[in-house]
Amino acid sequence: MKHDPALSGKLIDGKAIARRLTDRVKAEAEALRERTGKIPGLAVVLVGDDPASEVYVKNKAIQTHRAGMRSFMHMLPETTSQDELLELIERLNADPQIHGILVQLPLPRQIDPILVTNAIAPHKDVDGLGEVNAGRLSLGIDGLVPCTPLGCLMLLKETLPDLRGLHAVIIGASNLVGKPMAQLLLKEGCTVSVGHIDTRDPRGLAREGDILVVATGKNGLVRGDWVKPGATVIDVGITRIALPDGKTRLVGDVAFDEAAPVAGHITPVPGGVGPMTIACLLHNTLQAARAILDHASPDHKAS
Ligand SMILES: NC(=O)C1=CN([C@@H]2O[C@H](COP(=O)(O)OP(=O)(O)OC[C@H]3O[C@@H](n4cnc5c(N)ncnc54)[C@H](OP(=O)(O)O)[C@@H]3O)[C@@H](O)[C@H]2O)C=CC1
Ligand SMILES: Nc1nc(=O)c2c([nH]1)NC[C@@H]1CN(c3ccc(C(=O)N[C@@H](CCC(=O)O)C(=O)O)cc3)C=[N+]21
Ligand SMILES: [Mg+2]
Repeated sequence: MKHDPALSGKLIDGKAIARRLTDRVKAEAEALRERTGKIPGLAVVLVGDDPASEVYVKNKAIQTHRAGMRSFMHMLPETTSQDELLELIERLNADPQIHGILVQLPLPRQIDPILVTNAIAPHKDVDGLGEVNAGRLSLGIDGLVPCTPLGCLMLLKETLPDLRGLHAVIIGASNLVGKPMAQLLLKEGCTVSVGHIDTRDPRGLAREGDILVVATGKNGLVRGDWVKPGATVIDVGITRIALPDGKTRLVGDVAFDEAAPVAGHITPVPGGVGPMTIACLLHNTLQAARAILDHASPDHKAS
């Protein structure tokens, strides 16, 4: 169905758009290296084994290398204590080779995700989840913007000539995706609605969206009759499902075969939001490295 020629004009090609962004980041990372002699470094921390996080880790390592950056992986056991994780973050905050730090979510239940994301130095918080960057986003001040919503916004801007005045409906209200997505679309002039688990009529709400962004982690939640005809649909969900032949496949939160004929434009899974998240992470790591290396101020001097 995804390769149906009737749908090909509707598909938003996240993979191609991400490749263009990554190529720009690579060129700028090279220029930074010529100016400063330093290579942007990204530290990624994964505690335990969330399946969506494993997909992210694998693709991130490949793309980080492609963009001419260094990646430092820290894989910790499921039983890691909060104090152990906080100690690691302190070391990464102090390490001059590291310009960006990302802690993969969700974390095991013994660890408070807010405490952990707030422990990352704000100028290294490339996922933009700490209170400083989240606060800046909500106040409309420049800062590090969460990678997935930033990538979704780039896809929307590539697809639609003008976002102003459109009704954007977001299903899912997490700190990682739904809430920062709402802030970004509000800043773009959309009228924004956010649905979540307690929303009484999520289908009725979704059907009002000129833009529909779905980030719930419930595969196939959004059926064809949840989509306003002609709407632009952005599917953030990533679930790995087992097939009868023993292989696995990635699926989103939108029932693609039903939604695609109704939508004006739609992202596939895979090949939609996922590659954009990674490209935006590299973009944010470059921004963070530049802020540290180009205009090092006493509180975040590199070495
Ligand atoms: N492609 C990519 O780059 C990325 C993909 N993901 C994927 O996106 C999905 C969402 O991630 P994340 O935001 O972290 O997940 P969370 O579990 O943190 O949040 C899910 C949100 O969806 C809401 N929700 C859950 N079920 C329903 C429902 N039936 N109807 C309406 N709302 C519902 C929850 O409501 P409530 O708040 O009330 O519980 C919550 O707000 C996951 O599949 C994740 O793997 C995440 C990040 C990046
Ligand atoms: N702090 C934090 N930030 C995140 O952004 C974050 C996280 N934690 N935890 C896990 C989720 C999941 N996530 C993905 C990113 C890219 C792909 C990705 O590359 N997807 C490819 C997969 C291609 C393939 O391998 O088949 C695609 O959709 O085309 C998937 C999933 C980021 N997340
Ligand atoms: Mg939840």
